[in-house]
Amino acid sequence: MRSDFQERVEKAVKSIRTKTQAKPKVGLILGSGLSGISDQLDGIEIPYSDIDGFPEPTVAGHKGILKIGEETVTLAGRFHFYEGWTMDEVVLPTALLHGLGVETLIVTNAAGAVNKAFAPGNIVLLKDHINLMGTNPLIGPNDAKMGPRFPDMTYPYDRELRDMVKRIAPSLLSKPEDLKEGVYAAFTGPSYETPAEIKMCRIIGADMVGMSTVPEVITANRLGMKVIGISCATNMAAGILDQPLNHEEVVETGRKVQNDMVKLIMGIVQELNI
Ligand SMILES: O=P(O)(O)O[C@@H]1C[C@H](O)[C@@H](CO)O1
Ligand code: HPA
Repeated sequence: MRSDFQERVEKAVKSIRTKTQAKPKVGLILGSGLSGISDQLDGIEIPYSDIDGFPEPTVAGHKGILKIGEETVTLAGRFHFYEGWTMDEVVLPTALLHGLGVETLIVTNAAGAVNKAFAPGNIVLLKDHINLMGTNPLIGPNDAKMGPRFPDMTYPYDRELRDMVKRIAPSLLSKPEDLKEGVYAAFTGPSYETPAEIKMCRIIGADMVGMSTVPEVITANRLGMKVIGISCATNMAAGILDQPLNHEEVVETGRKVQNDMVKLIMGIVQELNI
């Protein structure tokens, strides 16, 4: 992180504060094809172009709108490392949520299923992750105000919150068996993985593979936020089926799963706000 990162976060928080004083405790970052989830949540919409220092997403399925209400603040659109953003930019939304007072981060993504027992359309609650991005958002000078130099990552996805999600999910999902639990491995992308890389992922214990989330979760842990991670399995990872992968399919499957994701997320938000 650059030494002016905190300043950048404060400027972004200030832009939001000119429009609302709401202090929701739950923040959401929405993955590819999942932007529509924010339509179901209350709040005012602020385009990223109105947030000081915020870039514009360049990837299809990422709208670039922040929606903030009394219960939730949602970022429909994330910044990926492969778009050419710096790691500071990749984790700026996470730090902004923290700056707005968020205590629990729900991070969602579209991802490929490495675990052959999973299927496209499954909703996968993350229990851990493997960072294969070859970098870390915390590299750089350490600002002690933002957290420790060496943050603990033993419980990256909060255990009690995972138990809560598993308790409420069966009554919320159209097919309760669609909920799985697993480990997410992150590459930088933007090329999808090769079949050999997916075989390696399976050997090292990954169930899902994607190109995001891990920098956000590292940053959230460092800032002391609790994290719930949810992947939408949009496709079987490379080489499992004898067919190529494409982003259109990813976005399309994400959209199909949105209804169930909305129900699950509304249920989680309700539990968190009790
Ligand atoms: O933002 P997420 O992680 O949901 O997006 C996934 C990873 C790539 O950005 C893209 C590949 O299809 O979807
Ligand atoms: O198979 C995948 N690999 C990496 N990222 C992804 N995002 C959706 N599907 C995938």
